[in-house]
Amino acid sequence: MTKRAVLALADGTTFEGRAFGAVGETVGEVVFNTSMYGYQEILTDPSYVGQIVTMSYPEMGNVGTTPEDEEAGKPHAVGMVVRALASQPSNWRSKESLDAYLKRHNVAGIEGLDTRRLVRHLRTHGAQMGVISSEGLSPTALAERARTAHGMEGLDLATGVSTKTPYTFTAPSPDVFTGIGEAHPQGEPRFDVVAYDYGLKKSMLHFLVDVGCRVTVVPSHTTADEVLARRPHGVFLANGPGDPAAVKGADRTVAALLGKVPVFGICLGHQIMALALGGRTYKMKFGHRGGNQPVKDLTTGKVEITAQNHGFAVDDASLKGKAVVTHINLNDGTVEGLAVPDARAFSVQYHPEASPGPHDARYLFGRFAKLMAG
Ligand SMILES: NC(=O)CC[C@H](N)C(=O)O
Repeated sequence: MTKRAVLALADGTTFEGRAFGAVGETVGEVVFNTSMYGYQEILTDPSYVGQIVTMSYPEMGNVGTTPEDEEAGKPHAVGMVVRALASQPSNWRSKESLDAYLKRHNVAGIEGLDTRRLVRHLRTHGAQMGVISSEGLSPTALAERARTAHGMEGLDLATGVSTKTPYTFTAPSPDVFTGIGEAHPQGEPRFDVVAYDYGLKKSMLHFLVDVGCRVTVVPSHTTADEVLARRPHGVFLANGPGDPAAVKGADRTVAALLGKVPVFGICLGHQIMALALGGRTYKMKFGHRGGNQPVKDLTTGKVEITAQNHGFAVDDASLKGKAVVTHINLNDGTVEGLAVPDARAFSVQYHPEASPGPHDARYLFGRFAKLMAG
């Protein structure tokens, strides 16, 4: 029997729908993603720790789930909001329905509400804390719970999801049709790369391997000296959840690496690189999440359609004299990429590994390899 569920926002707005996934209650920042597909990659991206994801595309769950599509072992989003949940998944790769998958991982979902109204509300009033509950509490009581919940600002969530011990990764990106590694890398890896894990997506590692890297993934608190002692050809700064300015010591560590070794940062890694350079980050009104964000490369004039997932951004003015802004978002003019050519360092706010999303920006992994080749 379907159970009634409520989504209550911190500003008092409430929505009624049906529970799916885990029955119970969950608190998180309510955000929206405009991707039409790739819900499993989205849910398992550790950057969603502490967030309830609303999918703006109306039908979800139609291709089920498979362990192959996980970006990090399990769902990291704490809740999911869907207009219509497919009752019967249909795909040859599917091992489990979305409903059963979220139940097994204890993630609460709500479906059957007007997600168009919710997305417009978040765009107008901003992403905010919210509660999904199927435990019968009144919408007003739930809204009060959302209002008093701690928001994203000031939260170091990266340290909690980072690996506890270093490990080496050498698997090329899999061919989804066979599950077998594509023949991308030829022969022995050419570069030893140390990757800081702030909440790493697996596909970033695959794409580094594809351009000839042997990757050693290290915990977020690893010191610059420990990293340099490994004599890497380059250092990679991964994505991750929470407020970049709250990740303990990360800015000082990265500052100590810049200029000594080529550095490539993505998303949280990009934000931390900006902080290391003396720049500033800020919380956006509702962020960028989806697979259709237009980004202009200011060096070539080319426009890429990019995958994104972030709620903080780098303040353009704070980078003056410290770094070159190389990419901007064509929707709102925000910083999407920066470079410090003398230090052989660059970073992007968007996701060249996509997963899910367009692969326009995949060449950036090759650009990193080129930098390391000298
Ligand atoms: N995907 C990411 O790395 C997200 C970075 C950061 N947590 C933000 O929301 O802006």
